[in-house]
Order: sequence, then C-alpha cells, then structure tokens
Amino acid sequence: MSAYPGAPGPGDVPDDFRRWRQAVQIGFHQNRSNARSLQLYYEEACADGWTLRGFHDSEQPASALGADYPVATYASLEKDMNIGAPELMPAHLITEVTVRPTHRRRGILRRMMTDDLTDAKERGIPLAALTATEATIYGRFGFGPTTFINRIQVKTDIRFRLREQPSGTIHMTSRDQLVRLAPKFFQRVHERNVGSVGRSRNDAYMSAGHWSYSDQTSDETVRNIVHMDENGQVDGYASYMVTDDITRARTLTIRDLCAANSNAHIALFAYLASIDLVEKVEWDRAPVNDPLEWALVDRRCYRVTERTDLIWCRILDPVRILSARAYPGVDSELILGVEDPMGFADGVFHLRAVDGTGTVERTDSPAEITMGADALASLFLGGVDARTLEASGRLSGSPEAISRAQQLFTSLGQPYSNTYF
Ligand SMILES: CC(=O)SCCNC(=O)CCNC(=O)[C@H](O)C(C)(C)COP(=O)(O)OP(=O)(O)OC[C@H]1O[C@@H](n2cnc3c(N)ncnc32)[C@H](O)[C@@H]1OP(=O)(O)O
Repeated sequence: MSAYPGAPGPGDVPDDFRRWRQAVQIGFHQNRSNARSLQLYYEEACADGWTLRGFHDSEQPASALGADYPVATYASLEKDMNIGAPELMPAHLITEVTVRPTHRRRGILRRMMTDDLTDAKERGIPLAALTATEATIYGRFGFGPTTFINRIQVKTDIRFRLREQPSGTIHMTSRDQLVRLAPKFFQRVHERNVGSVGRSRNDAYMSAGHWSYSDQTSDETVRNIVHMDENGQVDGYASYMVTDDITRARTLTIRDLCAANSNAHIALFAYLASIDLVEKVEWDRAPVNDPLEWALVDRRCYRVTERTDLIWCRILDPVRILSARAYPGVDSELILGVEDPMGFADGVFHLRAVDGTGTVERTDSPAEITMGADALASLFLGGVDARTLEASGRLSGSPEAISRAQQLFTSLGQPYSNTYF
C-alpha cells in the first residue's frame, strides 16, 4: 500500500479523481455522481485547492475493484475560522475521510491523519477542523467538539405568535440570484460570528437547490427568500422545501438560513411559519441560543428534538490560538497544562488577559489546570465550560483555577457555525 499526496488541477475531470470520488461514495454509501455533479465537485476541489490523499492496495485480487481505485480517501483544504480574534484564523479543514470496509481497523486513517496534521503544522497552520460522522473517531487525534447546534421543530399553527413583529420585508428570489448573493453575504456573517467556519463555493449551490451532496442531483422543490432591512439592504436569506408525504406531512424543512442580525433571523422564520399548508418548520442547524425561542409568545411551539456537535477543532499551535482570541471584560491569568499524545499542543502555557487581550508563552512553571488536547479544543471558544469539563473528569485543577478558566473561556458567548463540510 502507498500513500499519495496530490492536488487536482483545472480542466476535465481526470480519471484518478473520478475513481477517488467513487471511493468516497462507497465509504459514505452515496449515489454515484452524474457527469454534472462530478464536474461541480471537481471544480470546487480545484477552486479550494484540495489536497487529496488516498491509499492503494496493489495486492487486490483481479476480481476486486481495481487497484487503481483507492481503498481509503482523505482531503484537506485551507479556509478560515472566526475564533473571536481581530482577524479570521487560518484553519486546515479535513473532509471525505473514508476507509473501505474491507480495509478498516488496520491503521490507515491513523497514518493519513498523522501525515496530514504534521504537514499542516509544518506549514504553520494553527488549527485543524472537521465535521464528524461519529463522535468516537477523532478524540484520539486531539479533536474535540467546539460548536454545537440544535435540531428544532417549530409548530406553526395558531399558537405561533411573536411578542413583537420584526421590521423589514421578505422577497422570493431565484436560485441563480441566491448563488450569486449567498457567498458574499455569508462572508459578512462569518466575520461577525465567533465559531463560524468559512464556506466553499458549492455551499451556495447546495443552499439554492442546484446540487445535493447526498444524492448528487438538483432539488426542484427548493425555494429561496431574502430579507431586506428598512433601507432595502439584504440582511438575511433562507432556502427551504416543503415535504408533503404521509410520514412528514406538511413539514417545511430549512436547507440554509443565514442572517446578519436577530431581527432578520426572526423575520425569516416568521415568514416560513406563515406559509399556507405548512404545520411545522424543521431546521437541523439552529443556534443553541436561538433568539426565536424567546421571541415567541408561546415558547412551547419551539421544540429541540436533538442537540449535537458540528465543528470539531484540533489545536496545532496553542500559543497562537490562545493569544489571538479576545477575552472581553476579563483581566486574569492562568497556567494551562495540555497533554497531547501526538505532540502538537503538548506543554504548559501561561495565559495573561489584560483589557480583553491575551498574551501566551510557554512556561516551566507547574500547571494550574490540566487537560488533554481534545478537551482544550472544546474549551478554547467556550462551547463547554471548565466546570463541566472538570465534573466529567476531563480537566483537573483547584476550584479557584477552574473558576478563572471558566471566566476566561466563556467570555465570548456560545460559539456557532452553520457550515457543514
Ligand atoms: C471528517 C470526515 O470525513 S468524518 C467521516 C468519517 N468516515 C466515515 O464515517 C465513513 C465510514 N467509516 C470509515 O470509513 C472508517 O471506519 C474510518 C475512516 C472511520 C476509520 O478508518 P480506519 O482505517 O478503520 O481507522 P484506523 O484503523 O486508523 O483506526 C485508528 C483508531 O481509531 C479507532 N476507530 C476507527 N474508527 C472508529 C470508529 N468508527 N469508532 C470508534 N473507534 C474507531 C480504531 O479502533 C483505532 O483505535 P486505536 O488507535 O486506539 O487502535
């Protein structure tokens, strides 16, 4: 078996890329691509400069899927993440990780992950991130869940009433207009929302209904709307479809919703709730602190049906990450010990926050709190608080030091991202 790092170039889809893509689809139990969706996918990989990794097994028998089909796939690309710093932070995104069922549990993922993270660290990228199919896979590689989302169901019958009507107007828009508008608009929101991860070009195609990641086709039932503020400026958009079968009768499902402020967020939702022939609205990426719930007269119309993680981070450079994020309203200091079997974030770090700005240096002093690299990844943006980590046995330290950690790391509020990759 051999590993090959490489990056696709522009032009017609090369055969080895097509085979790599098919291997991904085997791993995720997906439909095969049609020509158009493969082309879109390939263009995205080129536009975002993906690095592809794969494993080939040259000892496959003739009857097996040819040796030119990789038995494992892995892609990485560089985007950015909002970690509450003045600038967006470069982030190494990992996606399309699969190992063929016939080759699982032989250490192939471990090898690809070790090579890739080592490479990212050598190139000076301070943070890696992914979205995980299972919560048991990535902790061992120093990843921890950093942002969380709620799957919600909102009853839109007569009980759905807002305490105050939001301002602005809603307009339907075409797919092509949404594809043009969404990336620029998302970028505005991304720059303001702590926890947000940068998107790829195809996210707009998916939002608008031009392409679906899972079945590789366009979805003709998707509708798109924008919200305009009182000055006629777009400050939010949503795409949605109504599923109308026996089991999910008259459910409106939000495909994407992105708003620059809470007024637009609530206004978009209120519009969706007002659509005739719809009994409930579902969304699988609602923020944990959703203002909509508290804007309702009857907040029991709003039901969280599942809480889950979305973005998993892996800190590669703790000094850069912990000194870049802001600590608003906190003047404090803390000596943190991080245990990292992969070595990237291992050590003891002295964090000082003065007037909301952090400085960090490595130190030989004893740590006041200690945790694994995976726990640090969950703590550093305040997605989970230090006391909860301590209570669950994931962090240790004196109550006084833990209380300082609590104050420092929760000072940015709950991080949120609605980017899936
Ligand atoms: C970012 C993303 O793309 S998320 C998508 C992840 N991919 C999928 O869910 C597709 C289906 N699953 C797979 O393709 C494979 O099972 C993978 C990629 C999850 C794992 O690949 P493998 O090559 O089998 O993993 P590998 O043998 O390197 O295992 C490394 C370690 O992780 C453990 N491990 C691997 N997969 C899992 C899992 N699903 N659950 C729990 N532990 C796991 C192994 O036991 C091993 O543990 P150890 O180091 O303590 O011995």
